[in-house]
Amino acid sequence: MKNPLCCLPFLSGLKEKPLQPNHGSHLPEGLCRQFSLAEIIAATNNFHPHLIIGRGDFGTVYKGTIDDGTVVAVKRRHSKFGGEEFRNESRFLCQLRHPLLVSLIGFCEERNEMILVYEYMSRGRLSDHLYGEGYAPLSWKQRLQICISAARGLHYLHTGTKYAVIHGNVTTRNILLNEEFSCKLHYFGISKLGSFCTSKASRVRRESKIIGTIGYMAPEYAVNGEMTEKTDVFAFGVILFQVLFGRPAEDLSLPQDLRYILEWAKESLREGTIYHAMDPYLKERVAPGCLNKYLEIASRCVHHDRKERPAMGEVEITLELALELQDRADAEMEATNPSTECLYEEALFSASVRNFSAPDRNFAHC
Ligand SMILES: Nc1ncnc2c1ncn2[C@@H]1O[C@H](COP(=O)(O)OP(=O)(O)OP(=O)(O)O)[C@@H](O)[C@H]1O
Repeated sequence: MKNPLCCLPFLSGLKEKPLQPNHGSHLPEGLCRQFSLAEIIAATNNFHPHLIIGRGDFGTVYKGTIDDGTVVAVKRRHSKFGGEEFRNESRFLCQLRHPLLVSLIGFCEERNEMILVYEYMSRGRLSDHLYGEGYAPLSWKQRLQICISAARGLHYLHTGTKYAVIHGNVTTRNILLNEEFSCKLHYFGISKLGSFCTSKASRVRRESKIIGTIGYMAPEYAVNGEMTEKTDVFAFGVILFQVLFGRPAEDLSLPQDLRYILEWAKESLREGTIYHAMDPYLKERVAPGCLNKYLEIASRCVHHDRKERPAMGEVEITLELALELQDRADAEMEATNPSTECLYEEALFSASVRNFSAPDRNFAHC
């Protein structure tokens, strides 16, 4: 079966009757609002340049207003490419409803236009807050909360629907933040359906060329296109290091041996220089017990053998424990020194580095 999404519905909440195709649309009827182009033009003041939020690989995103004043993000495909990604995204998102996923409000396909309308996430991408210019640093607890929510969102995708959903492009660019700095998962352009949720782990092979983001690809995916829930876990492990180090997964400005974050992580764990690698803003602010737990789970997520990587549920629970350890240490510190900021001395860490995966540098730009 080339495209398993054709056999919708796959979500547990939906009634199991065959869905009829919507006239003029690739989406099943009744799952998603269909906007007319006139409505989109009205919402974006005719795609006014002042309303552009940003540009991605396949589309330009505008801030828009619909109906009774609801603010939305409107993504307009800006080239002849990306049609398959737009379709895949809308097929998945119109059936997935969860507080930790950016909601798809509707779509528009008219006169060669392909447009998706999303819930508006006012603070944009996590990547910008970690290493973009001009952003105030996120506190360690904010970072932990974001990681916990993102892990929970992925856990839902892997286990909460009738068929597992493999996100396939888990990156800091695809985690968006709202006004309260709560995060949601974004972008389902290359997602795949996995196996029936009660059966064993999914195994999907990408038949065409490998699509993904350099620096986040699990070795088995980069080598032979094998996608499982554990490829998402691997990418999430990369994110955990990014959150701690405050740097991109691939940084071309660095020397070759430090270009990929996992090489940097491995090196700094082996040499005991983790504090040197950390985002300078976080130095002394992370309690050693919390950091140890965090490094332990991050290291397990990027294990080269996918069977050794934890499931997202375990990742979520371990991160919650890390947050608890931080809270406890802060409370103890505050009790002894009520008037000063909680600052911690450097400690040694035991996180295993032996089984870190080789970075996907050999597959860069494939
Ligand atoms: N729902 C949304 N609410 C607010 N801003 C959004 C929303 N979706 C996207 N954006 C913003 O629009 C810009 C482009 O996002 P988009 O997802 O299209 O591309 P991207 O993040 O560059 O990734 P890619 O390279 O995968 O296309 C980003 O700055 C992003 O923060």
